[in-house]
Amino acid sequence: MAFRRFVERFKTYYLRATSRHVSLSHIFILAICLSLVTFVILSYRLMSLSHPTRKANPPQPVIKCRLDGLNKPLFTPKDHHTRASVKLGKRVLVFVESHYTKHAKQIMAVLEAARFEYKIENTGKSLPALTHFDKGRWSVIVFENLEAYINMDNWNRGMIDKYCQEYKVGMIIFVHSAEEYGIDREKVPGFPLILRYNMALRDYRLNAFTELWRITRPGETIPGPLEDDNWTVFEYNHSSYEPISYARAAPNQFLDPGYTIDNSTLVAALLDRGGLDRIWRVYFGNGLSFWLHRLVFLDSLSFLSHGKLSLSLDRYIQVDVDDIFVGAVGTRMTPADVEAMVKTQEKLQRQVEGFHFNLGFSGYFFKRGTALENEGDDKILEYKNKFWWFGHMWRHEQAHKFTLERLEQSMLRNYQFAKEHGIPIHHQYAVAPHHSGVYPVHEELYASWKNVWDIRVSSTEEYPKLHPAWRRRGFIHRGVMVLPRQTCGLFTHTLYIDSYPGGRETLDNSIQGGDLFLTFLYNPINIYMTHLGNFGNDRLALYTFESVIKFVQCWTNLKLKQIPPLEMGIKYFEMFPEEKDPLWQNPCSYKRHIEIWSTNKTCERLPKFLVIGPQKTGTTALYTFLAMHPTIISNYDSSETFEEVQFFNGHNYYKGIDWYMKFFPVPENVTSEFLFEKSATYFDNELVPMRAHGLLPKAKLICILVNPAKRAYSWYQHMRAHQDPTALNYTFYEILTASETAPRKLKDIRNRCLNPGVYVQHLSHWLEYYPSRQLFIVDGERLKSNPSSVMHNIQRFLHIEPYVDYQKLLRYDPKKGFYCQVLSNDRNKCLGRSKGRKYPAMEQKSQDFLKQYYHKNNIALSKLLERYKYRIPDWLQKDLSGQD
Ligand SMILES: Nc1ncnc2c1ncn2[C@@H]1O[C@H](COP(=O)(O)OS(=O)(=O)O)[C@@H](OP(=O)(O)O)[C@H]1O
Repeated sequence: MAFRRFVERFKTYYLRATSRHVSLSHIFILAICLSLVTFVILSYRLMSLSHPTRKANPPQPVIKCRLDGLNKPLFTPKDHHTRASVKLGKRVLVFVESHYTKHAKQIMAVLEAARFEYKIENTGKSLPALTHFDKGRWSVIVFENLEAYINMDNWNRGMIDKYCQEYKVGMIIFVHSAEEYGIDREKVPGFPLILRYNMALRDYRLNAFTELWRITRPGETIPGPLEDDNWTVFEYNHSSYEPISYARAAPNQFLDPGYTIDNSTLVAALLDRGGLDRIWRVYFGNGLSFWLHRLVFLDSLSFLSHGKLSLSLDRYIQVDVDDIFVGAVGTRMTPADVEAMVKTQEKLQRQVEGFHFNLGFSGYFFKRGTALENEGDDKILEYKNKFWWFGHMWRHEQAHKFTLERLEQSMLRNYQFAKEHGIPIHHQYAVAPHHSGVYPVHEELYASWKNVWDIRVSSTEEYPKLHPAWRRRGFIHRGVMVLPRQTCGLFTHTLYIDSYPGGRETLDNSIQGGDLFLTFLYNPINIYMTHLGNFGNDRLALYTFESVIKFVQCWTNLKLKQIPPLEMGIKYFEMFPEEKDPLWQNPCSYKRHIEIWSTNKTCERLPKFLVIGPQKTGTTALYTFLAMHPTIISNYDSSETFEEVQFFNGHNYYKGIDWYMKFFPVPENVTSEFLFEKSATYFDNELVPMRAHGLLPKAKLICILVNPAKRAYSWYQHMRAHQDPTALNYTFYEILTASETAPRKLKDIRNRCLNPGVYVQHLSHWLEYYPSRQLFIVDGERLKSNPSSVMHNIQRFLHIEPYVDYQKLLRYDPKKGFYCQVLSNDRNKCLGRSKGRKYPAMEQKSQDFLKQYYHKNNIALSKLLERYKYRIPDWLQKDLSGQD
């Protein structure tokens, strides 16, 4: 109708226009009409371009596996444990030429992805300690490059070899082709081994009969040429050597034209069974770019470490469909797509024990597609009991944009939708639409999850960061176990294989040994994210998971299974208990995090500098003096710990950064105003440097050092003043000299009294995280005797304006015996009675004990300070020269 009316109007205007009685307004209306028609035609063209017509036959998996149907390993996967592992630490020592070479990075990436602890050492430098008491610290030694091992300084090489022999520790050595043109064959000095360089290889297969195989399932051949043409192959004539893999030569750019290719079997990975010098070695004739070598590398680590570095064979899998019912019209699922999904699920259930697609729904979008897509929605509900479900927000809203009340309303609405349609929702699992609110944490999301759905498990790609994917980890916050979540390469816009970014080959490569395959390999728990559109259209999710699961089962002995999310969460943190504690990072250090962090929150509400302690060194005086500066703003007082927030050291850390930020005002002028806090217990707490650096990597730090003996005594007096029963019951000397057999409370108080004063240890720890230019050290004795000079230096360190002359603000108060704030000509404001206490002088025997106790540490401290070009405090100079 509307169209007909439009044509009639157009006719009239056209006739008028051609009858020459045309007004300007008529021409104007005609122009608008023409533009409208053009716009409609163009939009239609564009829409049809962005939604290619559905194909009758979506792509089918193409993985070919010779061992297809044989759902068990050819050989029982080896458990490499032996008695030798008892004496070994669970760590890898890696020798590299530089941290930045491609090969070094690949080795580190695999070790990190597999969560193996490692240490990187540059060859040519001194060796790290190899043993700790009677234990070997390293369970495998890796050389990025054979040359580095062969040319190692004789003494170091001797030490390493001896270590490997004594502790039965194996080596993994990568052999790279010689770069100089012309060298194509070389003998390895000292070994009956010849290297042939710059080979191109084809038809790669593994030797099924070595003892190496645990994860790797030998039996298949990779047909055709491999990617690189700079492989090294091994030739040998000794029974100690055993091939790990076989290949044939392929044509190579380095060969002269006309050269006939040798058709013999070549060996590109080799096991030395220790028959020559009692050292077991695995040689790789290339780096780790070749996907299969990553499997072989993992199995070599397991084998050579006597099972110390073995990954479990169990892989728990969950495929989330993140947005059921949410999808643009024309891209949603039809009934046929739902049928296909159910069929694939049934197929996968035969390969993956307990497999179910896990559907996250937003009820608002139910039946908002074409007629056929709406039937698809009905079909999903018809099969609702075949799937697992989890609830989203009603309208798929981004959590970080909403208040608690709005989030609860939205979730409740979706909850009711589930009830109305009988959707089973008992898994206590949720993910947040658009990744929002899980990390960086939006506390309101966690609270509403708890209140509405009683959520206990979630997953995110964003912790600690999206990239690199192999560094993603989990954490627990407010009782919700947040697990790392993996990407399978399918996004809301990847609907058709032909338009897959990079083409079909990219997806297939990811499945066949690339990123997706490796994600299965490294992670014992895999939660994948997919979208509604990946199950409609070309059904790329079905294609991808059918293919990758087949590929994984073809090449590995991994056992794939699925368990309910809650069980999976518990399992995850049983495997990785060290991940339970979150490490809060600065949301503003990472663009993606800023985008999913509430616009009401700002990193400007975080301190620019911290006074870190230690306790009883004058931190309150410094805090008070700093707060007198017009552009320095201290935190608000805490109800529990007065002026100290104590966020990074204790249970407060688990309250999250929203809690921390509430202690600071939003600065009126971000550039000129400096927020800060002081918590004297930060200095000697082991976790604080890492945590502080995580959240405040650019912050400046101020610490105060006084003679550690005086500090210990002041602390003891402080404990007595606070009526600590142990401090009241024992003399200072008794506490200092408490032996290991003393009552626990006495030992505790002894440690708390003495440990903070081992300054060198704590400072080194801080300097592992922060560069020394960010740390300022105050001489605590100067702070007492000449505070205005200290404040002068601190202002310079902070680069703060305006400059304040503290000589005018502070005055010595003879009654207090300390400098105090000037209030008027005759009135000062001093710190309270608990600061600058009066107590008897320390007994000589305690002084002697402490002098002796701290002597070595103080020497080390002065060396550390010199190394970092800090001024040596007066008290330390005196102490070391014996004057104190
Ligand atoms: N201006 C001024 N006024 C008062 N006290 C001063 C001042 N400057 C430094 N000091 C010394 O500070 C010691 C208390 O240290 P802290 O404030 O770091 O103690 S606490 O850790 O916060 O409890 C306190 O220790 P005690 O003398 O043992 O009480 C003082 O020696």
